[in-house]
Amino acid sequence: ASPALKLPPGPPGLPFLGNLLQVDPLRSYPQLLRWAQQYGDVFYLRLGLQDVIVLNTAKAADDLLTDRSKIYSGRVAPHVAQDILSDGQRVLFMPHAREWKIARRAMSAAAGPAAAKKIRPFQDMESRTAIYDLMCHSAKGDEGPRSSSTQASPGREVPEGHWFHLVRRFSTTVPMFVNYGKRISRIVDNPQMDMVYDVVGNVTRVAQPGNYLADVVPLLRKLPDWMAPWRVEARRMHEWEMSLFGGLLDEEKVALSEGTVRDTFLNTYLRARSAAGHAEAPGNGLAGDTWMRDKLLAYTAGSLLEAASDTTAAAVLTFVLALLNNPPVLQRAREEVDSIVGPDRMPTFDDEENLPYVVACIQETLRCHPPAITGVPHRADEDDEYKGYRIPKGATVIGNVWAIHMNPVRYPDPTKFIPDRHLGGPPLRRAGGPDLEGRAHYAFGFGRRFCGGKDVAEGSLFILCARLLWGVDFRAPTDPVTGKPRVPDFADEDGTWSTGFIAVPKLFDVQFAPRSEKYETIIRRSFEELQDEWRDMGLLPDER
Ligand code: HEM
Repeated sequence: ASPALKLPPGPPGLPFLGNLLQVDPLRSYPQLLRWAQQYGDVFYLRLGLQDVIVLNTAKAADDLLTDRSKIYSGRVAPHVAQDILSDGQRVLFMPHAREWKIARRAMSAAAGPAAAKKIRPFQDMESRTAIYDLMCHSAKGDEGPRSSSTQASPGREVPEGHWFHLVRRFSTTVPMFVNYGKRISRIVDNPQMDMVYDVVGNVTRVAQPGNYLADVVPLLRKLPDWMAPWRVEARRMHEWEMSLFGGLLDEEKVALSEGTVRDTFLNTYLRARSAAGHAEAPGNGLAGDTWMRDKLLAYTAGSLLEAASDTTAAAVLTFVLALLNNPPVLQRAREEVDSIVGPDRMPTFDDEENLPYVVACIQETLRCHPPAITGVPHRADEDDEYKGYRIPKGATVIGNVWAIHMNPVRYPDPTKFIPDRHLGGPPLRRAGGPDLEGRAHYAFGFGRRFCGGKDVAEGSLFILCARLLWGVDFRAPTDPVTGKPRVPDFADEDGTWSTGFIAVPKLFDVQFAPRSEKYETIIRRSFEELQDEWRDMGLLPDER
């Protein structure tokens, strides 16, 4: 692009700081939406020294992030979070280069569309545990006052007694199995699972723009350690992360040395790497330009674990919140399940194609309040031109998912939860995939960086949500003062939604109960039978 071209329009900023003070780094999407409404397809921001290009329509995002993915698939890595905390090995922040391609290929083999089909039996089993847990939750008196008075530790903002914790267990046990061939069998006392959420919370905080001066002033990176306490601190956090990711890799190596052969990410990878002559490959980056060394491998599995956990949990919680906010939708979804499945058996994956309204409710959940609500920003690796404007090399490029989803042309009445909008079109209309035409939503991102586990995520969401609708009644507790159900308002961004990288509803209480004795019997019996199935698979049975 010619340097004579103008940058896209955008809000005027201050000298040096640019627009820094106009964007709340903890909740940027409302402001990014307002600017999208003002400036249209594309606008420009400067955050300190960083150029930022924001793409606000599906067309603009597709044009650049997908059609020109060759140059729009990098990341602007936050220095402290990637170079120090992650020792350069976190896949989500990696530049569009060789290491990322190798890591990404391995993740696709473990969690891509073909692998997702093989994971379904496990998701089926785990969802039986999860609906049993949810069904029993209120009966044990764990909701309401007790859960809100249970204090969570600073990193554990979800108390163990709360139903959010049950959803987290389900969301995290799936990638645990995919990666390491193990499961989370308890609903309390899961230090490893809690640590996954602590690690996600911590890296999100460290990566937050504005938290470290060294992210924006490269000169500071040259300071010696004694003048750079942030570096010392971030290195310590790296060791802490490695106690999880590296510890899990070590466990897998021990299992392998004892003869355990299983079709899971690390086990398969280590065997193949060994066969290629790299049985031992300590250190960072690649061995022989093709194989991930230990630390990159530990972080790649770890990246998958963290990319899968909070996002899937957020989607399930959002689904419940959306349906409680829209009782007629809940009723219709239930009627669909009742008419197709009936009361004598649980829904299965085979029912999916006959439950279009349930699927549409899930799609609409991801549209109406996507977990990664501002997406994950890409980077322009070359100078480029779009619509006569200059896109500078090195710019952060944001596919403004929230603005795309709130666009009234693409989605009439965009703030309303209307699953019907996903019905009736060609089948693609319902797919959240990377195809350009007729995508239901952009919750899984763009182009070559598109979510590496979309099919696994959709599998988890379908089987849990369908079974919940089928057998478990869920309702908001009655407010003793007003006598009305106490449901957080879906549209109240500050009141209802947490801040940060993943938009999760703040804690809210729900009463769960079996829909009838018949459902209770089926769910209970299924849970009891499951225990032998876990043992047959060599996995830990549920401890309750
Ligand atoms: C509802 C659940 C999920 C949502 C909303 C979601 C969303 C996303 C988004 C927005 C991105 C970034 C895309 C971009 O840069 O344009 C992403 C990346 C990724 N996701 Fe997901 N995801 C979900 C579940 C999962 C699951 C279950 C897995 C694995 C089993 C997974 C694995 C990944 C990986 C590995 C990446 C990194 C891609 C890269 O940087 O190259 N995700 N996801």
